Amino acid sequence: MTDGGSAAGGGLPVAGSSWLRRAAFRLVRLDWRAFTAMLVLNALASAAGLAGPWLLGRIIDDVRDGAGVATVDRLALALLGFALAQFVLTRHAARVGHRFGERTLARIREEYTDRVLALPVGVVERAGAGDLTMRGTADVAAVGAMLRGAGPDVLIAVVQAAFVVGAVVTLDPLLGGCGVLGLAGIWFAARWYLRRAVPAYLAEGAANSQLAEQLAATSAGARTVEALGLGPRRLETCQEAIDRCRETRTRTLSLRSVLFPIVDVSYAIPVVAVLLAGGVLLGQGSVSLGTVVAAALYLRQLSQPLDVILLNLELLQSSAASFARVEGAGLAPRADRDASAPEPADDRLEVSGVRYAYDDGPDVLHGVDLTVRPGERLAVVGPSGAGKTTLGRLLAGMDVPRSGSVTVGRVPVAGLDPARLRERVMLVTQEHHMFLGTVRDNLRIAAPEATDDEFRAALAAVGADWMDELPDGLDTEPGQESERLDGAQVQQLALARVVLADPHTLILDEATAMLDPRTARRTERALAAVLAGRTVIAIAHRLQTAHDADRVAVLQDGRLTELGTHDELVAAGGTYAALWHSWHGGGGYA
Ligand SMILES: Nc1ncnc2c1ncn2[C@@H]1O[C@H](COP(=O)(O)OP(=O)(O)OP(=O)(O)O)[C@@H](O)[C@H]1O
Repeated sequence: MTDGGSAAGGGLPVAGSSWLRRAAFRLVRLDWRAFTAMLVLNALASAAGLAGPWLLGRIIDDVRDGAGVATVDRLALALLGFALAQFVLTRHAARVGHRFGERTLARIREEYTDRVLALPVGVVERAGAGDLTMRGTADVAAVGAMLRGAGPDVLIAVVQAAFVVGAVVTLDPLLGGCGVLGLAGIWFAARWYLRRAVPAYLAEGAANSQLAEQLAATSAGARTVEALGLGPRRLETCQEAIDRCRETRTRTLSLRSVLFPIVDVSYAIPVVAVLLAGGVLLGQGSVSLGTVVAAALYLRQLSQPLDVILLNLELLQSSAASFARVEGAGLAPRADRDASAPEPADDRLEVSGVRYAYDDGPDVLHGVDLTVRPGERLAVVGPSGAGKTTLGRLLAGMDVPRSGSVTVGRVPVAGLDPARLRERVMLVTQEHHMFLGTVRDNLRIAAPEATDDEFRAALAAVGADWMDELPDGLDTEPGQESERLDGAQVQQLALARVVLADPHTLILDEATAMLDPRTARRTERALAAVLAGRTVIAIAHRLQTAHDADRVAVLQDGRLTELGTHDELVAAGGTYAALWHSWHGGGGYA
């Protein structure tokens, strides 16, 4: 793990130790009153706990010096009083601690959600639903478990241990020194464990995410897997992910199986050291029996907070790894959307000197310049892999160019906040999505303020006449089994969203190319209604689209090689003309 953070492949980064420290301090600062109260109450509870062994030592020494029952009763009563005070203070400290934990967890959850929502679409796509979900659920839950339990418990234990060590050293520095030296074994065992545990738990978290990713991808693409007979391959991949989970889990378990036996044996060492040294000092008459007993009891008492610390080390380690993954979302590049960005001057889309590369890969666009005139229909054609879809995503503000600019009315499209961008430019693809919720919820995404009448008008505009047959109208939840919508209906719903958002420019990634003919016909009718009166940039997989367009842009190997009307390009006799002739002659077009 680096200091700032690290990312694996296209995945989200993982925060480094310095980032985590800063994040933890920031969270504590935000609720510093509760945090301080927790510390003070725990310190008081620990101080009350120290009275027990000291009073017992006093009882022994006083009885040896011939004190009567009354003295013992008085000391025993004091012992009970301190035990009660410790109980009350500990409970109160735990309550304050839990409240602090819950509030902090809520902050972490909210920040994670905000950060994920601020990620550029491209980053979200490449990170994968499995990783994002895992971080937002299992990882946040692990951090929550730490804040609710392990965190406060360890904090209390550290305060207690510090007080106990302080007390034993104050009681008799020589005896205290022997006891502290006896703790060295635990110290070395804990260091050995911690060094190995952090990478081991990070590897375990990554393996769990990978497994979730594979399972999510397999279930999401179940039909494709079945149709193409990919079952055995998917099983093999999932099996590999499961094996990796098992390996990483075995590693963390084996680390614990070394740590705990060593620690159990090590607890006896400081007590034995104090008793041996105490025997010698007692013989010399430099300490009393009560002091030796009190020191031995203190060191015995030390095993309790140390146990809490060590037992929770695993949880602390795994939750630190989880926290690093949750915080990692803050290290990913943000979609620099700015609500205060200037209003675009007009509807002109301008692509200027655009270069783009996916992650750390080579450039797939090499300096593209293009101006789209308001109201025109521009078809973008070119061989498979030429960069058409990439250009479409840049025009829609879904990705940001590596260099150069994509602007609408002289304002970078990717800088506009989603609500304003949606009013200007929208991308329509074949991937349509049905969100959980009612038909109204699905439409409201595009126009939060629209009325039911406007929703119905938008559905009517795209020919969604099936709407009238839905049992609860706009309140129907199409996700339910009985109300499942077919591909064309979901596509119509997506197009109704476009009507509601009413953008001046549509980028069409050949929305009907891969649909079955019946669905395509219905969708095309709906699409025609949506396209009317707008600027349209069609990423054309069929040359008929190019033929019908006002202008055609030819993209080859990430470069714009030809631009003009269909007739001009055919007359020019270049690549487009060759494509056109071969398609027209029945040769087809990718
Ligand atoms: N998510 C991605 N990660 C990495 N490389 C990508 C990604 N998407 C596309 N590419 C690469 O970028 C280049 C341009 O791809 P793009 O999909 O934009 O081409 P295209 O012209 O739309 O192709 P097609 O007609 O097949 O859809 C190709 O070399 C492709 O392999």
